[in-house]
Amino acid sequence: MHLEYLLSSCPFILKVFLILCCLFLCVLPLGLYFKNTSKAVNYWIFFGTGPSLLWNSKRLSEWFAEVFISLGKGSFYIDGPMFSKLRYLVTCHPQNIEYILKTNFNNFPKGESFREAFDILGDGIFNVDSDRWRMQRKMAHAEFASREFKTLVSNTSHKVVQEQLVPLLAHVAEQGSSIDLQDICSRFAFDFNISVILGRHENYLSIELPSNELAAAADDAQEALLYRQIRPTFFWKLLRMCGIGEERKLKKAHKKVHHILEDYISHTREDLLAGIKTYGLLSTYIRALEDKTSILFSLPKKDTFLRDEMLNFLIAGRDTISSGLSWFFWLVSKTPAVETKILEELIFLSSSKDREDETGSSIRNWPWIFGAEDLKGLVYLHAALCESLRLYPPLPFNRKSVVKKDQLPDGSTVAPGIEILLSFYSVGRMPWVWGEDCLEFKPERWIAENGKLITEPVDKFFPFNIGPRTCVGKDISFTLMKSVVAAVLFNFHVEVVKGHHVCPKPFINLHMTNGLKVNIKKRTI
Ligand code: HEM
Repeated sequence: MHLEYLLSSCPFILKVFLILCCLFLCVLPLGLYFKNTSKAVNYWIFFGTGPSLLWNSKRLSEWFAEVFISLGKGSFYIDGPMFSKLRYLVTCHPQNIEYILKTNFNNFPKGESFREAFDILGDGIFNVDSDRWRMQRKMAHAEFASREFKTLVSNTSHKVVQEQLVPLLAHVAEQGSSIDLQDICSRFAFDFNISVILGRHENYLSIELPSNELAAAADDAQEALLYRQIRPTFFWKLLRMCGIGEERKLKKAHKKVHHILEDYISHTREDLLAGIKTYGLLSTYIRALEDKTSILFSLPKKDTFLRDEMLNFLIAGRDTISSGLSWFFWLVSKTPAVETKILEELIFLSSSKDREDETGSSIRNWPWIFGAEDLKGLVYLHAALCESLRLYPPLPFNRKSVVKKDQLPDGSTVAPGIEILLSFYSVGRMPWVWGEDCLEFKPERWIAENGKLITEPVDKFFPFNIGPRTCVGKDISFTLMKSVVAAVLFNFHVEVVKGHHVCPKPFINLHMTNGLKVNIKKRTI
């Protein structure tokens, strides 16, 4: 009755309704055809995998792992709405990953859509392919592997731990208040990176927990970049064109980051000209760009390159380290047996360095800070860090494009236009890859019967990537994380605040949505 009234009183609405019905009936066969030809999971007629993708956009890592488990296989396709070009192959199949990252590396560059989505990275190492990437990689690899840089890393991590991290935690312990350990790890990684990359000292990790323009702008940019990953390209491009929403925030952050880095570059140049002693990657790169024998000498737009490359190093080193440490502390706090074993190893190491008083009893100063070199040989600590990275890889995905049509080892086919998402997060959670106990935090799986570390299983452990684009910061990451973990666990009890809910924040870096609220107490051993 109501509908009749509505239709008779609004003939225009009726007409629109009838036209829409006709359109729907005409397009329906096409929609059904797309549905039948698509191999995508959770395919909705007309909308592709879009609705499931949107529904799970805040928990993509976990959703992917669930889909792999429910399908019982290591790859699936995602299709965008009908007529859209959006198509992904998501895989956690170790042989596929090895094939893409190593065996047929040249067929799977980052590609133009990655470059477009991550335009803030400019021509930095993360964002380039082919010969340009090879040149930047050669330079970065040589620098990261140099003795000077490794010494700078060891000294700087010791200094930041001793002079900033431990005094701050001692202060929190004294106050008896709780603190967000994820924030502390992020501040630690920021100060460390600013020091070894830009050669400057920042005090972002200090009792006052100050704000920092560069750190805040980098956070804003990351947040906004996340939206670009989960929204259709046309949508974020439209927002960018109109200068609204997340895109507006990104533009502001982009400008700020560039401005601050350009300042750092000009100050370092001035210091070099004035003959002031400098350290860090920035000054090494400035010198290399002016050195006729260097591979970087022929590069055009030298300052733009410097800015982009330093930004890439900063982003590469900060969020990965802070994520790796935060998940590690959380896992250890939930697994007291692991904490006990780490402490036993540290006590053994420290007892070889104890001083003795006049009665012959050993004296151990508080706080006790271990040297980075001493920590290198610790088997259990290394195993626990690998185990934590297996379950919570700081970069949960890697994204690749396709140059030529190819078939992956598990039979999945990929062709130009499709994007591949390598789900490192899921690899660690597949029983058919890591065994039925794959969800358990078990450092023992990394230790052989003779007590030695099992050589890293390169065929199923990907947190640092594998192949030609393996992380150049892998060694320094272990140095850094061991220094922090040893100092924190040896000198403090870390206890997650009761009722604090920990869950992964979506995409790019695997942070915790609500941080990691902990209580800190002084520990004397
Ligand atoms: C736990 C810590 C870390 C993890 C898990 C990690 C992981 C990764 C991964 C997965 C990639 C490949 C990314 C891609 O291809 O898109 C990568 C690349 C890279 N990482 Fe790390 N990273 C860590 C720490 C660091 C640190 C501390 C630095 C240096 C300050 C660093 C520097 C780099 C660079 C420069 C690349 C680019 C390599 C290339 O494209 O050739 N990383 N890292």
